[in-house]
Amino acid sequence: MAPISMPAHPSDSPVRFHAVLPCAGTGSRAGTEGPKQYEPLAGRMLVLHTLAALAQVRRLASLLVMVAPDDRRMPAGSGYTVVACGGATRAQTVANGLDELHRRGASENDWVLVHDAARCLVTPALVDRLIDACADDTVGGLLAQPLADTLKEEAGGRVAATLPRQGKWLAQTPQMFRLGLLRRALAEAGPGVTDEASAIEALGLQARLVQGSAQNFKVTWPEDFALARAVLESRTT
Ligand SMILES: Nc1ccn([C@@H]2O[C@H](COP(=O)(O)OP(=O)(O)OP(=O)(O)O)[C@@H](O)[C@H]2O)c(=O)n1
Ligand SMILES: C[C@](O)(CO)[C@H](O)COP(=O)(O)O
Repeated sequence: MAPISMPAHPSDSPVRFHAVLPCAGTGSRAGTEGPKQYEPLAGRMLVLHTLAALAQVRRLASLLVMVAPDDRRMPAGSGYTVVACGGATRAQTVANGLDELHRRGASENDWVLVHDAARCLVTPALVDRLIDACADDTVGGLLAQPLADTLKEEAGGRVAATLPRQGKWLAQTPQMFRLGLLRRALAEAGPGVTDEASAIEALGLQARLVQGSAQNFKVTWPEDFALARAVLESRTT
């Protein structure tokens, strides 16, 4: 993978694919002492599993990891660049990372794959599936998983309604859009959007849904660590 300082990129050159990793969260739901992305898991820090998977995607030209401004825990490594530009929300962290990518020479037309540091079970094959499905798309898209369970709406701890689950998907990452479009979408959507596709939707565009995997879950709750560990260990045996 090329170093992140990019040479000038003529506008008629082929577009490149970059990955940016929001890694500035506190992991408040995970029940860990520090941010969940630095927890030891199957032999190394959680986020290093995520980076190891992305490092195997041959089409990625660069990989930028956005950490919190006061974060000293993220180890430096070859193949990725760490920038301390995390924001108060995930959307702000991503927007700051995209600005940094732009400053470092990425072109408006380049594709950016935004991937949660906390989704440490992503595989190179899943990322390649997303790129294959979206590289010729006019908008871009995201990995997602069709809902497997019956969907309930709650009111005061009781079921208020059962919602139709047909056509409902759970958004995953990576989510892949052109750098220029995504910067504009996030600037207009503001800090509250919880994924890139929602910002794109707010512009009136429809992101492509690409089948992800149940294994590509986001480590969020205390019990997710054991599950993630089991999956990682199953892959090495
Ligand atoms: N201000 C923030 C908030 C989140 N993230 C990142 O966004 C990803 C997905 O967010 P989530 O799972 O919600 O992580 P946290 O915000 O850390 O967790 P919680 O909501 O439980 O506090 C994570 O890789 C997290 O580090 C980020 O970069 N900047
Ligand atoms: C982007 C995301 O992973 C899609 O499912 C998710 O929305 C990020 O988590 P958060 O809890 O909303 O920060």
